Formats: sequence, structure tokens, C-alpha cells
Amino acid sequence: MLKPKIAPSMLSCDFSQLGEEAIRMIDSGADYLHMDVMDGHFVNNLTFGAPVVNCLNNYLQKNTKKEYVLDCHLMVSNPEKWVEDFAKSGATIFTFHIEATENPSELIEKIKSNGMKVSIAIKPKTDVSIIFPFLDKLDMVLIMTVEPGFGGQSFMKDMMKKVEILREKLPNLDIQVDGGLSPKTIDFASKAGANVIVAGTSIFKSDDPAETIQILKDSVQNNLIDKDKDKDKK
Ligand SMILES: O=C(CO)[C@H](O)[C@H](O)COP(=O)(O)O
Repeated sequence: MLKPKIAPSMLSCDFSQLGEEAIRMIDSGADYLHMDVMDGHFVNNLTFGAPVVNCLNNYLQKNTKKEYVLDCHLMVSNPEKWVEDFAKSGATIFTFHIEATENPSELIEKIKSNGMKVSIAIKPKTDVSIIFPFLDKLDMVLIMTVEPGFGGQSFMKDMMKKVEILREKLPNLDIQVDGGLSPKTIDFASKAGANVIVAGTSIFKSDDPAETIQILKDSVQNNLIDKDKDKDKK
């Protein structure tokens, strides 16, 4: 049974307060903490690696009793190099870019054998069919709705075709969208069939992050219910 999952992008938080910002998101109803790992090579920006995820994990273990998911999106070249480090850091999900590796099958196995969930991301210009051979091995797929690298960009509505194609093929797959998601754009994504929503600017800049998270969640939930009704009619 698919569930809506909202993943605040920690890229938009105050990094000097990373632990407290993560707890603020968990207490506001976040399902995942989305960790944007950038290497200044695959994308034109530099953020953090496994040591920071490890520190955050240690902090959360000491400072919250609530469950949390560290959803790590690696926008890096040679993602295979970092699998063990992220596994040790406490990462729950390891998402790599199909454009960044020559051997996706081997990498999927490596991620799984290191005890993490596995997901593949595709950039806006990449055709969705490139991931078809791997779908049955994945826990999630990430459709980028902006060019990866920076928060605060505009949502690319034309990416919704990819989401529709995937949802049609796999009714129970977690489909994540990332970039420009907000209460204004969420309905496009949820109607297309996305159920895992990454949002940075719209949540962190909101006066009431809990309310914004709830608006995003409700939109996904309502569309999941509609899709179930459509299935029953067929
Ligand atoms: O992956 C990303 C950038 O590469 C970010 O997660 C994404 O852009 C979210 O930020 P915003 O909601 O501000 O667009």
C-alpha cells in the first residue's frame, strides 16, 4: 500500500544548526530527511559527505525518540566509491544518478548488500526508459524536477510525463520528485502519481513548516485515494 512521504531537503536548512533543524522537521511531520550530497563535479555545487550524515545520525539518536529516515541523494560522480561510508554513517536510502555510473546493476547489489535501500535518480534531460531494466530491483525512483545542483529553482511540469509512465508500469513503486515542489505545484506531481515529495525552500521558508508538510501530504493522499477508486471502477 503506497503512502505519502514528505522529505524536507536539508539543503535549505541552517547548516550551523543541522541537528536541531532535522528535529524541527521530524517534529513537524517529516517522513524522510532528504540529504543532498554534491561533489562539485557531477553538479556545480559542493555540500557534504558521509561524515556529516554520520554526525547527524549520532545527534538524532541522542536527541529524539521518534523514528527518522536518512534519505541520501548522491549527486556525485563514481557513487560506488561511497557506498560503505554512507552505510556506516546510518544512511537509510542511497540514491545514485544513472548518469553517474557505468554499472548500475553492480551498484544496486552493492548498496543492498551494505544494508541500505536503493533508488535511482534521473536528471531532467534523461529519458525515463533508461531505468526500466532496473525497476524490479529498486525501492524507489527519483525523478528530478529541476536540474540538480541548487535549491530554489522552478518546478519543471513537463517531467510529470515520466512520473505517469512509471506509475502506470508500477502501481506500488515509491516515486520521488525533487525540485520546486510547494503547495502551488504539488497537485501536478501528486496527480501524475508521485508519492514521495522532496521540498526544501517551500518548507524551510514557510512560517509554519508543519502546515506546509500537511498540505503536501494531503495532496498526495487525496490523489492516492482517487487512483484506488479508478482501479476499482476498471
Ligand atoms: O536536489 C536538490 C537540488 O539538486 C534539492 O533537493 C531540490 O532542489 C529541493 O529544493 P527546492 O525545494 O528548494 O527546489
